[in-house]
Amino acid sequence: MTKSENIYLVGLMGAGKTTIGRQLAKALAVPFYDSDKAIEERTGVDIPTIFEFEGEEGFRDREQKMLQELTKMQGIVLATGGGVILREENRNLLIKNGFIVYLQCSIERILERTRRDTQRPLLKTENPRERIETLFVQREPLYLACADYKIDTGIMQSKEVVEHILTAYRAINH
Ligand SMILES: Nc1ncnc2c1ncn2[C@@H]1O[C@H](COP(=O)(O)OP(=O)(O)OP(=O)(O)O)[C@@H](O)[C@H]1O
Ligand SMILES: O=C(O)C1=C[C@@H](O)[C@@H](O)[C@H](O)C1
Ligand SMILES: [Mg+2]
Repeated sequence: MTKSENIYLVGLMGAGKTTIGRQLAKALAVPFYDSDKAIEERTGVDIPTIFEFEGEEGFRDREQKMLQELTKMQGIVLATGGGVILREENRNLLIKNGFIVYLQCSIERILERTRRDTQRPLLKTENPRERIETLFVQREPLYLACADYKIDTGIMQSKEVVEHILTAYRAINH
């Protein structure tokens, strides 16, 4: 990876952005950033707490500010938050500054992977399946509109996903 290039991972909760991002950065020997983690470090509280006190819009404002900072960096792998593509300015920042990989994943798999998790406030609902279906319908067109490359993470081990992304990334960068 040259200094002016970045890889940005987008996709729904549980699609594997954090897991795959970490492995991808290691393979490329570049720094890895996770937008959710950066927001937690900045505020000193976890994401559910931000949602509790500031609501989703408060969290989105913090997320947008963090993305403005992170997209100024060069030569990084970034795992974005699942909802980062909801704001147009965020989408434009991502498109302008990096190679965007959409980690696609079936609703079934997402439910399996997030079942025991307490860190995803949007899934704290009576019917998580319905919530994920709604998010999927709302967001899939936005992820696709941004993506330079998409890959299904529900049917492969993360190591294999990383290899595919590296191949696609190298093909466009020669
Ligand atoms: N390709 C894969 N195969 C099997 N399990 C996976 C794969 N990718 C991720 N997982 C598992 O799924 C869970 C969710 O993954 P991860 O936290 O990376 O998702 P995320 O996209 O970062 O979610 P969020 O948007 O909520 O931060 C983890 O337990 C992880 O180990
Ligand atoms: O899909 C979403 O809207 C979210 C996903 C997570 O990465 C966090 O950014 C937060 O829980 C919201
Ligand atoms: Mg994550």
